[in-house]
Amino acid sequence: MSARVPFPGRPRDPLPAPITGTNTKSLVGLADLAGWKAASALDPGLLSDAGFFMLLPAPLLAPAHDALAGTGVTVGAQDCWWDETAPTGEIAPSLLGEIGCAYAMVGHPERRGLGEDDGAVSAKARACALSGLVPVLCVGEDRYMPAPRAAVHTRAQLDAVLDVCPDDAPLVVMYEPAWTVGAPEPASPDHVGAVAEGLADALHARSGPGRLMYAGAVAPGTVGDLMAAGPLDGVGLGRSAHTRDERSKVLREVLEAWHGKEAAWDAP
Ligand SMILES: O=C[C@H](O)COP(=O)(O)O
Repeated sequence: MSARVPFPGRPRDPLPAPITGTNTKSLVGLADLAGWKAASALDPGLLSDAGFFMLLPAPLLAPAHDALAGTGVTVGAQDCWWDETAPTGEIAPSLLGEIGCAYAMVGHPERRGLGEDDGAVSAKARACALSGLVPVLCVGEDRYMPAPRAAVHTRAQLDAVLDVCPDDAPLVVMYEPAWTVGAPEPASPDHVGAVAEGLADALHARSGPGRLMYAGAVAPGTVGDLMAAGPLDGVGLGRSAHTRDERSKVLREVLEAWHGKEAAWDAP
């Protein structure tokens, strides 16, 4: 694992550590938000301690601020347009900021699968940063490849963004290989660790705060090995976010792993 000073306490660092979140696609509806709020009350402080964000579809973004108030959830968008002249049906980052979004995801594997290339993803990340949103930049190989090749592939995706994003802007990078989304198991810890090292080197060479996450088939029992394998600050949840039991288990595993990392950093 790379030795580095964790970010909490560093001035001007607005990002939580650890950090976790979920991309709900359209699987969470307006009526479900009350259930999320009720469930959060059964685990006081857990969502905020885990730095949990929900990336919601556009129609839910404004109501979610009221519906999720007090839960510790930070709300973000699943996508945005790449500048302020968003064409009909697309959403400008500044509008997302105006309604209280903190994050906007860019480059999700499903959007890359629809034809979004590194140029479009980079422009979206830059537009977010210029509007004060934190980009959640997804990088990852679209099909299985050995870890050394995956590391080169994902590093090129990240470098394309770093070339155009303000160096001091907060940035969250989500390593999410497309072949693990919806799969029975995540990528192996060795694979994730090898890829994460190269991403973390670039992310933490910037002047701005950064966080590195892994997503793809994260479930209870998988987190400790993933977090131990590389310089991850947290994980993204898909299916495992949708029941309180699984969500709580994953978040507790993240907190345990994170506290283990902090203890290692603090050791003489
Ligand atoms: O966007 C998709 C999720 O991040 C990954 O979903 P999953 O954990 O169910 O594989």
